[in-house]
Amino acid sequence: MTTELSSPVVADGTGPAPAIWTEGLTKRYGDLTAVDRLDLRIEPGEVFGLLGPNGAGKTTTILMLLGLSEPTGGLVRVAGLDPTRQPLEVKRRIGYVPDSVGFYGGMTGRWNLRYTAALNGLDRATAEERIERLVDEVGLADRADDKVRVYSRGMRQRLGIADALIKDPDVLILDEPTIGLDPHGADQVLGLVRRLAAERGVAVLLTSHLLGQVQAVCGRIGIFVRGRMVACGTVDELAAGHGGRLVVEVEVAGPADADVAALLRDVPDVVDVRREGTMWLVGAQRDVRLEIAERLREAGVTVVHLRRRAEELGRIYRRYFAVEGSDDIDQS
Ligand SMILES: Nc1ncnc2c1ncn2[C@@H]1O[C@H](COP(=O)(O)OP(=O)(O)OP(=O)(O)O)[C@@H](O)[C@H]1O
Repeated sequence: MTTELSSPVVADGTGPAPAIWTEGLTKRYGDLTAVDRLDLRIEPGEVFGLLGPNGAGKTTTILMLLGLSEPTGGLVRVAGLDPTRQPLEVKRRIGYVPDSVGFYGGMTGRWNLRYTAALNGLDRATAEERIERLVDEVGLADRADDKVRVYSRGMRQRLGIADALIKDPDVLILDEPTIGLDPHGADQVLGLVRRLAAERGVAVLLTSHLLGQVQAVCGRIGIFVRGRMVACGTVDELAAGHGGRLVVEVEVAGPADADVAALLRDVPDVVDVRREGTMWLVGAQRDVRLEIAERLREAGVTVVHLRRRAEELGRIYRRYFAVEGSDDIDQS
């Protein structure tokens, strides 16, 4: 593999390096291409979701980012560093949370964090200060002195995130972070991920096969099928990219003589308007909620419900998969 830097942002030092950057990243196992010419760029503070079914190549990608698997071809940089040549430095900059985090169950959460801090060479005062802040941040302040074996799966997962953050990384990688969690536990973990990215500027890469969760937390999404990223962008961009459209639900409470259909059709980029029970369903090429609200308000129409249909990523996903030929994915 070539090690020459071709990313101008990294090479000339004029701007902040992307948190994660790959170009043509490829991994082959014999005849099988597990990751096929992956181009990826994730900025600090971004939450990026890698979405794909079992065997798509998500874990292989993570292993290459972590410097645990050598690429067959292409380039990879994490925080401006080459994981193949600088694996130790890269590991210091990445917090990694595997799908099942191993802790010493007979020891407390706080003890486990101290252990990780010591492994990372943190001095005691820094470690204690960080642990105090982190247990609070992940919502475990009142349980940090309980033994980990009595923790729920969600608590373990949040302890895993605290554990990954001990070294104050630039990049956080989470492999299936909500697997096995109930909806409340999943919400807590995803809310935490969102906050970390927004408040600390950490770049987050998470893998998942849970569409709804990816949609809820990720600014951009990459759809991975058989080693190839077949699409990448915001939910809106993905919807538009395959000739798709967004659907906005609108419900109004009068006046009775208002021609709501005509008002809705008049909004730019609206493609079609139809009725479903008491609701209007507005198909559009982009998110037109704001314009709809304004247009209806100006016409004196009272809006009682205005929402984007939540399952749209599922439909987008199925469209990409109809092309690629697989639909082993969970809608939750
Ligand atoms: N060490 C290996 N040797 C040979 N083939 C491998 C190896 N590791 C992974 N593969 C293959 O590479 C492909 C991608 O696997 P990978 O584990 O990256 O997928 P994934 O998207 O993470 O799936 P999952 O959701 O099941 O973890 C699969 O076909 C897998 O069998």
